[in-house]
Amino acid sequence: MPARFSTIGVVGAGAWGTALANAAARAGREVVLWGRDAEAVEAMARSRTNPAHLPGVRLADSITLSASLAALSGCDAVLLVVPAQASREVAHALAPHLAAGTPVVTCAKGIERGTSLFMTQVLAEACPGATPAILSGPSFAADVAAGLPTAVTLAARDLGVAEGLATALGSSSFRLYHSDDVRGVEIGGAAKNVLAIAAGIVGGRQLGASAGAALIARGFAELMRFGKAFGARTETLTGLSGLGDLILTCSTAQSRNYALGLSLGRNEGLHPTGKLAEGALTAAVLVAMAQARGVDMPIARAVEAVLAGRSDIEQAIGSLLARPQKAEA
Ligand SMILES: NC(=O)C1=CN([C@@H]2O[C@H](COP(=O)(O)OP(=O)(O)OC[C@H]3O[C@@H](n4cnc5c(N)ncnc54)[C@H](O)[C@@H]3O)[C@@H](O)[C@H]2O)C=CC1
Ligand SMILES: O=C(CO)COP(=O)(O)O
Repeated sequence: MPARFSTIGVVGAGAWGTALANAAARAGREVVLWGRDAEAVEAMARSRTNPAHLPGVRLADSITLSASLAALSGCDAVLLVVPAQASREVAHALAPHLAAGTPVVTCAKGIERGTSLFMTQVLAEACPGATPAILSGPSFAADVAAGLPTAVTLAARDLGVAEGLATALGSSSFRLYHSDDVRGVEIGGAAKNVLAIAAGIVGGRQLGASAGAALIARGFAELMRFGKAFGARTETLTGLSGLGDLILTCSTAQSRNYALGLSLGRNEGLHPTGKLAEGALTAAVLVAMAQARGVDMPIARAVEAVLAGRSDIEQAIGSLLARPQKAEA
């Protein structure tokens, strides 16, 4: 039986878009990879590499490159892989090129500033004819591109759509679990990036492995409280896209969010790599949404205060350690 989604569009030729394009090609799909910079796209098509975002990885032969969104018009499903804050603009430009009902899978991890909307809500507004879905979980682009074993969650409101997409994109090395808890999946990815900055600060201050583990556990308690307040299911928050991604991103400087925290913890400043760190862009909106619903998120609040320059690292750590003792749960 032919795959239900045989041609996959990937919108965004950064690290994650390029890795996902290769993963879809590995799964046997025809792939159209779109990038906004025509010159860079042309160079990628010639060299079959993406040296700016994913050096050392060869693009699969079944990937066609284009800088025109019209090239996506024949796609059975599209992965939207641009930063969270650019997703509305790009989804809006994409909308006229898609057949009604085409699944658009957001792969960004964040919450839109200004509107406080989760990524599939942004999609529903900007691309109203599409079927929104989300892909998220513990998966560094470099690992996926190298074919190392990874597992993520793909959620859509219609479980059959999620399952079909997971089947179309998955392979033995890139395993996709399907879900209909869209909200749970998008909350995990957005919140863990903010908490990973705190984990990086703990690392940069050399507070020890015990403190690092405590930070992950107490950060997870915050992620759970926030998720439940916004309608996520517990089993999603404890799964790949919640706890799984929190552990990954809080554990290694390979994470750009952790690396940002590391730099802050070492007093080396806010822009260590010049690379995208979504947590820095999500922190304020996450904290504001938590406050509006009465959800206590002291670690996320401390990160936000440091990023906004209202607190230095010592004050932030001091305020967390000075919190009154309380029951764990
Ligand atoms: N790199 C990774 O390992 C993973 C990244 N993600 C998520 O994927 C999203 C994208 O991240 P990366 O690809 O890593 O970032 P990146 O910085 O490598 O690439 C971002 C791409 O988006 C493009 N872009 C930025 N603004 C744009 C706009 N206004 N219009 C059109 N294109 C625009 C850039 O030109 C670039 O090609 C983020 O939300 C990130 O959290 C999720 C899982 C893994
Ligand atoms: O989301 C990721 C891994 O799952 C990538 O993390 P960073 O954006 O912190 O590099």
